[in-house]
Amino acid sequence: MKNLEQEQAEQKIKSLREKIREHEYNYFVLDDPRISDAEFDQLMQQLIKLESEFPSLVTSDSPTQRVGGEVLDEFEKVEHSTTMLSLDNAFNPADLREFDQRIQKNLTGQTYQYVVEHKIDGLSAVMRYDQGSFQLGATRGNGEIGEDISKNMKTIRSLPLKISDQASFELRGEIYLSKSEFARINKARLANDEATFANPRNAAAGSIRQLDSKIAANRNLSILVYDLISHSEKEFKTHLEVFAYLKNQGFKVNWHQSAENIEQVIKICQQWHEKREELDFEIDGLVIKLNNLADRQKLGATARSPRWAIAYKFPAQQKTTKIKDIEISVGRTGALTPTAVLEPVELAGSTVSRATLHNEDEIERKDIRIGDTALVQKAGDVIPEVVKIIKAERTGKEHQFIMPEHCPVCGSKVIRPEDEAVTRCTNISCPAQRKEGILHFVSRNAMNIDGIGPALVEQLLSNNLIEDYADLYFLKVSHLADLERMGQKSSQNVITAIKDSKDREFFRVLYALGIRHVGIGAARILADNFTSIAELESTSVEKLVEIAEIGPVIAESIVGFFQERHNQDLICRLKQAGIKLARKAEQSDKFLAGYKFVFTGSLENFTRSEVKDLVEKAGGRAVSSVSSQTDFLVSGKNPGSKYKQATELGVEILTEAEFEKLLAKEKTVTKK
Ligand SMILES: NC(=O)c1ccc[n+]([C@@H]2O[C@H](COP(=O)([O-])OP(=O)(O)OC[C@H]3O[C@@H](n4cnc5c(N)ncnc54)[C@H](O)[C@@H]3O)[C@@H](O)[C@H]2O)c1
Ligand SMILES: [Zn+2]
Repeated sequence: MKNLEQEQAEQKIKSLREKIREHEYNYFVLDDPRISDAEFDQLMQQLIKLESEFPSLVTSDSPTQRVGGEVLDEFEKVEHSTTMLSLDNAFNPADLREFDQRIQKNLTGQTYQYVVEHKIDGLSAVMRYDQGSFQLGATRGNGEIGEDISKNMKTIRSLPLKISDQASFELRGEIYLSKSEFARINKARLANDEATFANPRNAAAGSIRQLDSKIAANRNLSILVYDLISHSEKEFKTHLEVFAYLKNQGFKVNWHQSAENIEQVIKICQQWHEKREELDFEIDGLVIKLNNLADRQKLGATARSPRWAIAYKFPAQQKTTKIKDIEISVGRTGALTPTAVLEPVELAGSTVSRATLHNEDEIERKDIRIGDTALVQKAGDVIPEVVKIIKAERTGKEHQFIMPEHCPVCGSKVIRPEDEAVTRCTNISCPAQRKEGILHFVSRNAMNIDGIGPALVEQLLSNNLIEDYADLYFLKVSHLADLERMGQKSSQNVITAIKDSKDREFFRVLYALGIRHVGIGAARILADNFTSIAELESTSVEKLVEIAEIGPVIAESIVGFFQERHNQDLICRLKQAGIKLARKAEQSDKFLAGYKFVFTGSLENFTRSEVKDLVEKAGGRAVSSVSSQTDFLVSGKNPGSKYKQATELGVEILTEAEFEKLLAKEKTVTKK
């Protein structure tokens, strides 16, 4: 029995190792992964678990016993003075607590402190300095031997080439690409019919290993440093001291925060789940390190990773899955949007079974076929999308998608204007468009009418109870109660919800109308600049584009909307129904009314969406750029260029603490 188990384990271990080695090659050598990092980590965890159950099967060449990666022949080889290791992973608070238990056991009776840092999704590099100048830069390679990338590293503007310290020392950091550079590079590659990079890490690795350093220079790489390996003259006691020294020498140091215990660490990890979206670079987790350097010595390392540090990984945002079908949905503007129907996968904490494919061009550019295996991504609030197709997984059974010539809902002919990427249904009374328009009207950010979903809207339309959203306000309980699945009680609730929506804020009403290109942001701006629909109706394109945030496309769309007879009739009926089509008089608790806020840097206690809500609740506005109209700049840690602009324009600058006082009305405001 035991033997059989052992035999099965041996087989499984063998196949896992083969798979892992192949994926490591695709990832580290080709910079072209075929599975997501999360899926790779899972394979590794399976192997670790099996090997710990059957320790006799562990071999020194197992991927669990060494650092993944290889050295390319194209570069000079560099022998590392200290092995460059990988990091152990934690995926949840329990893993972190277990890590802490191990530390506690090793440092019996001692107190200790942690430092938490961003885990930047880039590639690690080691740098040597001597006599005040940059001497050498190298990749991690296989941990023992790396590649000399000094020439390319010199193109990184944030890396100082001259410093004041004349001693000889070695440090480590992460080379990475900002999100904006990553997007720019992938866009250019798509346009040139080149394969896109799956993530900023692969793009950074591909860029730093260019033989032509002009290419590397064009990629605008950055670097953040986080460790000192050796120093010929100085002795440091803690990691925090090291950071202070590196910062003082002009290095861009990684974000870090100290924590007294593991519960504090867990709290910091949870805060960054949400806040990660605000950074202009990708982090795939946080790294937790012991602060005391002598303690690190005491703990040492395994063949693969130090015992004094761990990487906490965020839930996966990317995974591979099958595209079962491509369906068309018709939106409220008549746009036909192709949507991939996926084999369901767990992504960023929810199950994803559909991904938008945007339009026909996108499908062609990415060469997406029905039956393909795809890397899909869901980041933050954005709709899931297909990052790339794994062409190596094709079997030949995949088939091309063809855009239909007729609207799948109403059967009318569809058109695709020559200079547009979008195909549209030509029927203005297409039921799909009407349905989507009504669903938009009742949605949370618009009129926020509870209890009206797709099924009910469909019933209302097909029973001729309504034709558009204005008709909702003329419905009676008796109309609804007769419908299938609608009792007296739920009908009453729906009617009450409709009635309650009559005094929504003006900007929500503007947004609800469904004017093309007017999203919630533009609606807020319009509501700030116009007091009523009547005023907006009589404005011109010229007047509208005078507003800084309104461009010609939005302006044309607004004016066009109000010229349409059908829309004039809609507004008329909304008015009859008693909807407030104007701004409300300012209320007294809106103590920040008229004040404009800009935020910069990272805040300790709030996310960006929280501060925006708080300011707006008090009647103020949070805007994205500094101008002479700005009243306050709230500056967190590591403020950006906005800080300088604000100083130049004489805008009042608040710290996070001062901002909190302002909200608590412990600090008074006076308009400039
Ligand atoms: N998708 C695939 O097919 C595939 C294949 C192989 C590896 N991978 C991925 O590559 C990674 C494994 O590589 P790894 O060995 O580099 O391990 P790792 O990414 O789990 O952790 C170690 C690395 O973290 C980086 N790092 C970032 N911020 C840091 C900080 N503040 N302090 C210290 N280090 C920091 C360093 O580059 C370091 O080498 C995993 O994320 C894995 O999922 C994916
Ligand atoms: Zn149609």
